[in-house]
Amino acid sequence: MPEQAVATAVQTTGASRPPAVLMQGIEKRFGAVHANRAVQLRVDSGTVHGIVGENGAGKSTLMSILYGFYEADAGEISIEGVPAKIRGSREAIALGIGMVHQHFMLVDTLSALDNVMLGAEPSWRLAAARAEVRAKLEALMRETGLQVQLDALVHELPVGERQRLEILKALFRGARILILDEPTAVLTPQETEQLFVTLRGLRQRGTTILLITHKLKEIMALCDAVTVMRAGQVVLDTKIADTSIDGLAEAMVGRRVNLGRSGAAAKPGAVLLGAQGLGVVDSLGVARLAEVSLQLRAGEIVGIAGVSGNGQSELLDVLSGLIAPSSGTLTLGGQSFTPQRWLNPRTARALRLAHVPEDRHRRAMVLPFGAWESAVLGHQQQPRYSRWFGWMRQRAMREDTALMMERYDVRPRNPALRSSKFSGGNQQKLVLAREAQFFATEPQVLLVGQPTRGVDIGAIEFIHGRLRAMRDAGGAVLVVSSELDEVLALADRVIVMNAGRISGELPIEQCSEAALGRLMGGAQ
Ligand SMILES: Nc1ncnc2c1ncn2[C@@H]1O[C@H](COP(=O)(O)OP(=O)(O)OP(=O)(O)O)[C@@H](O)[C@H]1O
Repeated sequence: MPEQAVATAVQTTGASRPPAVLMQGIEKRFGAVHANRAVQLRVDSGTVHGIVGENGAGKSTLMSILYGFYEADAGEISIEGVPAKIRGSREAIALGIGMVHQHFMLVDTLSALDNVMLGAEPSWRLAAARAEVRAKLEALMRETGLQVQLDALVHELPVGERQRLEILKALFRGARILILDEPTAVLTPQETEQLFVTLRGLRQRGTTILLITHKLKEIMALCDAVTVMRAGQVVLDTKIADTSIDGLAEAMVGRRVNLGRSGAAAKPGAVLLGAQGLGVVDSLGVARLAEVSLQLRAGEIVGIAGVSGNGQSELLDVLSGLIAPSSGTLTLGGQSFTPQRWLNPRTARALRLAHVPEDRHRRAMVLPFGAWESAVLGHQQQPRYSRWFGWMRQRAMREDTALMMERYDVRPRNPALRSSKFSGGNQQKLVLAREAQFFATEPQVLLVGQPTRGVDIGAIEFIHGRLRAMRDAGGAVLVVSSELDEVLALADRVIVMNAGRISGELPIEQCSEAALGRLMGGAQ
């Protein structure tokens, strides 16, 4: 019987199908870093399989090997029961494997349709194939519910729609096995819900899904089985029914983790930052921020809750001096600022305001730089680092970076490694270490956007502890987070934003998910 017929016979008789993915004895080293050690992964066909682990545990490396982006140093892979050598993404695609990366691989200036066609068709066929591809995509959209405006340019699409396009593209190329790397990190709660509906639908159609995420709630809600990695190895492989959030957390970190509230209540003191009537109008004349007034006091953490895109990013940009508002005033360190003469990041630093931006790749570090350069970014003018005529004291920078890495448990502890080579969570720890180290000299104001996006739960516990310590040392901390759980765990009072305005403010004792949810939806 031909192979195809055997496979069909096995499926229709319901006999056990070979696993969609079987990886055995996978080894991968990057210099001194042993990123994957004797990894074994078995993913049953037509299931959603979670992969979790601390930052740097080796999850992305393993998936990159499966997608042919890296070659394993040793080990075997079989796809749907057939041994495979996957030497590049083309071979992966030919085997029915698709991957949606954390940072999308789309061309912003092309339409959604052209992005799907790119690389999939020989160029001479482009014009002729257009109508055919469009028809196929429309059918696929109807079948899967993955709605995308095919003629819109990618940069015009909201993040959730770009992600749908990536999934659609993978399915169009015949993916039966879909790898999703932290798909919900950039999504709003509504988009996340919608994605889950889609993924459940795909599973129903027989697609196998591999899901990397730090959100254990999502693993419990969506997956059939989960593999936990630690330090390059698999430490737990279990059906979802046989585990719990606490069980997974403990397997990941090797100890119990507490992500709830802890420590004493805040004792707010003097106002360290005051903003009055802030407004931002974008280049199209749309008001992004309107009449926002707030005060940050010494010794408190203020949380900003809201669905992403409701003015939180603009608020952080204005308060940190990255952009000037169209209206409003700001008082900081005894100085007043107006739109005509607004704060700039350099003055902000001189007035002891530290800022951990939301978008760490674009704003917080320079990816091709060594970690030691990213770790002093913005502070390179300090006498400790600069000599005459702009010469840098590299030794001091490297030594300080090593200390920051030690204190914030940044792995690997290598100041010379390029910033881009660190896993996402470790990049975040490095940025926070930089801002905190500078902050520790004289606590004032710390603005943090999405403090733990892409960060593992052990590190979340650690980062939350550091933010509380800064508050207890007399700092005023503003935390903007799209994770309600995070706001509830950290804040002493919560300001809710909707459509660029403050829709309400509650002390933490009065915050329930329902009350915040109402304000996030715009109720006053
Ligand atoms: N191209 C590379 N060169 C050098 N080291 C690398 C490279 N890619 C990954 N690493 C290292 O390999 C280890 C595993 O990284 P990997 O990205 O697989 O972790 P991860 O579990 O996906 O982490 P995160 O949850 O933070 O994304 C880390 O120590 C990382 O710094």
